This record gives sequence, C-alpha cells and structure tokens, in this order.
Amino acid sequence: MTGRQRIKEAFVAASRRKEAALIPFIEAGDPDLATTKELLHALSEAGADLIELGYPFSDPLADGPTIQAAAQRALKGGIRLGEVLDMVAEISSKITPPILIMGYLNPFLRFGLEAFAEKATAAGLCGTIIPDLPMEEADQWRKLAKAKGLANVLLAAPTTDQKRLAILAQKTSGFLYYVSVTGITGARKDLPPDLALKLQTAREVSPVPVAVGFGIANADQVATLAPHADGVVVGSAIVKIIAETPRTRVVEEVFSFVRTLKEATRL
Ligand SMILES: O=P(O)(O)OC[C@@H](O)[C@@H](O)c1c[nH]c2ccccc12
Repeated sequence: MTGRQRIKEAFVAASRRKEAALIPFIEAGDPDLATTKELLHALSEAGADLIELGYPFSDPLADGPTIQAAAQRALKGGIRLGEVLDMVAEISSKITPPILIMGYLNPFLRFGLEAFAEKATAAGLCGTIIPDLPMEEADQWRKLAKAKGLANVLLAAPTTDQKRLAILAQKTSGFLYYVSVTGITGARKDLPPDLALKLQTAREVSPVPVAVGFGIANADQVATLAPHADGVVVGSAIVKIIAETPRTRVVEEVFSFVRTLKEATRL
C-alpha cells in the first residue's frame, strides 16, 4: 500500500468508527531520537489515527514559541534528517498510524529532493507537510511525491479566498490541512467563532478529508471541532508536556493526554 492509500484508509477507518481522526504532532529529536521513538509507540497505543512528525529547523516561520523551543532542543542534539528517516524505518511497520513528516523546505533541499523522496518512501513515511513550499513552486516535489505514492499535504488558512481554496483542495493529497487561525502554532484558549462554518466550506470543495490544526490544546476543543472536521491536529499542547515532564514519566504522560484527546474525537 502506498503512503497515500494508508492515509486514506486511516481516515476511512476513523469515520467508520464514527470518530474524527486524531493527528498528534511531536518534534523529532526532542529531547532525543530514542525518546521520539518511544513517544511514537505511545501515540499509536493511545489511539492516534495519523502522526505528524516535525523535522526541526532553525527558522521555523510558522511556529510559535513552544515548537520553536522544541526545535532548538532537537537541533542542540545535532539531529540529522538521515537518522530521523532511519528511526522511522525501524518503527513505521510496527505501529498502526501512518506517519507524515512536517518540515521546512531547506533541509529537504539540502538532502536532495530526489534522495529524500526515495529514502522517505523506503522508511515507510506516508507523506509530507512543507509549510514554506508555496503551491506555485511545488511542482517538482509534487511530481516526485506522486511517483512514490507519498501524500503532499497543503495548507489553507482563514485568509485563503474561495478560488484558491478550491485549487488547494484539488492539489493537496492525503488531506487538506485547514489552519484554524491566521498566525503561528501554539495553544490558544479561544478558537475563531466562525471556524465551524469555514471548515464546512472547505469540506464542501475538498475531494479529500479536511483536518484542522493550530491552537487546539485540550479535549474540549477537540470535542467541539470533531463534528466539523475529518481530522484534528494537536501539536504544541503535547510538545509542552514533553518539555515540562521528567524523562522518566514523559512517555506515560503523553500517552494519557493523547488518550483523552482521542476519546474526545467520538461523534
Ligand atoms: O501546535 P498547534 O497549535 O497545536 O498546531 C499544530 C502543529 O503543531 C503542527 O501541525 C505543526 C507544527 N509546525 C507546523 C508548521 C506548519 C504547519 C503545521 C505545523
């Protein structure tokens, strides 16, 4: 099965169970790769339907302080893309949820887009989310990803007009990532009041599932959004637990938090 097919299946399976898909995000190498590997197992066991694995970058323009700090911790450990892919290769067939890598374009360019597509596929990665890859410049990566069956997930935001939304929905693969707020990642107390309506519009034009992310930080918010989206992404709230919990307890703390988030996806 290709990565794209695995992603599709994951959404179908969740919707058959009458749930929105839960998509937790963690940063690779925060605080080190061995912990990341254990955390990936824990996310899977806690019920994650898909997993977004961040690749750290020094200038993460879409990220708020929580994920910026996680990237700094990971970079301090001297992380390399090749070893992240090796770690994914060890784990991808042992856990259920498909893994997507979220990363900024520069490290992938340095690795070589062709080599990256090749190695990511061999490692069992299912797709990519590259926030600074503008649709207009994405052709090369789209072709490479398509040839390997990797999903290339595109982002839409509240500022995206109707016309562009329709184009994005056609060009994305795997799912469409709907950014809930104009701004950067990070836990927020309040989500925009018209978000449900915006999601409905996005779902109407999108041939693939629509997942919502940015600012979703607790089970109540997940429960509120679950009826309005095919998937819900939670990043900073999990990354914060990783930052604040002693190493000996971090895996179980993340596990139980993600479990409560997963319970909240039930429709
Ligand atoms: O952290 P939040 O607010 O829960 O948002 C999701 C997010 O972490 C994850 O999807 C993500 C992290 N960095 C990104 C950059 C662009 C798009 C998405 C992301």
